[in-house]
Amino acid sequence: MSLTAGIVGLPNVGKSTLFNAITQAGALSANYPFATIDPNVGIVEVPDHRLQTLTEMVNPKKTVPTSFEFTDIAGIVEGASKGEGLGNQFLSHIRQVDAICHVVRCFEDENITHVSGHVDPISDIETINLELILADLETIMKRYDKVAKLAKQKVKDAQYEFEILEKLKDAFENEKPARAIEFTKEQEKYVKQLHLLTIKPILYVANVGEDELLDVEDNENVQKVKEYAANEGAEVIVVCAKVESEIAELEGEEKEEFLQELGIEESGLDQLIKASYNMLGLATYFTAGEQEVKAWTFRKGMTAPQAAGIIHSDFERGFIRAETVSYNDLVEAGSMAKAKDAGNVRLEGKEYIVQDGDVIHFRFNV
Ligand SMILES: Nc1ncnc2c1ncn2[C@@H]1O[C@H](COP(=O)(O)OP(=O)(O)OP(=O)(O)O)[C@@H](O)[C@H]1O
Repeated sequence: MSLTAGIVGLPNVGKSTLFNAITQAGALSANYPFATIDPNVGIVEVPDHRLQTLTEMVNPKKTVPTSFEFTDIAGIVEGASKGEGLGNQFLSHIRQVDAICHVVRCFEDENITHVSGHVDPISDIETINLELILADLETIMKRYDKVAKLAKQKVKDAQYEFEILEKLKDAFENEKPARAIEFTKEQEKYVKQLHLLTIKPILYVANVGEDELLDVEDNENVQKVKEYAANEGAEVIVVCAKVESEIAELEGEEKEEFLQELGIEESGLDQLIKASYNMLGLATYFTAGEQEVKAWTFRKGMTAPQAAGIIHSDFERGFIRAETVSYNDLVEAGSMAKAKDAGNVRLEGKEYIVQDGDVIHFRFNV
């Protein structure tokens, strides 16, 4: 399932440092040897403690985590929507990603120039968001006048379309993103095909200084970003990109020890991966056999045959049933055989909606 989150931010806020941590982490994991082939794409493992537990239970030859993709998007400057700087290229890159991770500078360092002269996270966020809103306004205005004319002539579909465009125009003119508007399910379908930038889910990455990592609650800049994000219903991850690049060079026990020394439980990068995964409505199911225990990414809401199709199209085409046990039930039982005895392994059919943490054995026939 290759959905990707794009990393954006003003110049000099720490994007490259964070992206390097991502590629470094990806390069370390044996499962993705080609992770750094495309210089703008970094592939990382999705951290999931359940995989470890299943491995201990099943003792397979191989354990394979699922992965997630980040795309590095070149710096934006004010005026991008008018094609300034690398503006047009920037916007077209954002158009191709499924979600946005917006890096915001919260660290103070006199030696590192800030584009507007001083650290001001909200002004930084607004600068980028405004460029995206202006680009979206331009997109809808290409249709607006034509649709308005047809709506006046009482053409039925045009009236429907006009109502939506009017809502969007109003929001954009008030500097609000499309994601802040509530649409009906039917309207959502129409909005989707407009390919707007501000409809994409977003999360903010507050990049703090190394010394500030431990008391982020007292960090004024971080609090400002949190307040701003809360108004949008968006999430904030606090990282120190510089430290992340050091953590990314470590694995296993070494990494655990370093995190302990820093006094943090989970690396910022791991938090970012999980949050990005959730933001895209992704979840994980597992297959667990003697050969291999493997995590698979699926989109929440997928039926069992659709989820089976992620492994192989034959699994979907010839789907018979999904022998399913939830991760919690399996762990409680202690083994697949015991879970079966306890009646916790269900035979699910074509209509079954796969749940996060399901451990599944697909039966199929082609
Ligand atoms: N959390 C941090 N604390 C201190 N310094 C940092 C932090 N994050 C990044 N830096 C430093 O800030 C400078 C700019 O970082 P970086 O090159 O990653 O920014 P960028 O957003 O990629 O910039 P550009 O878009 O111009 O390429 C670098 O010198 C980097 O080491």
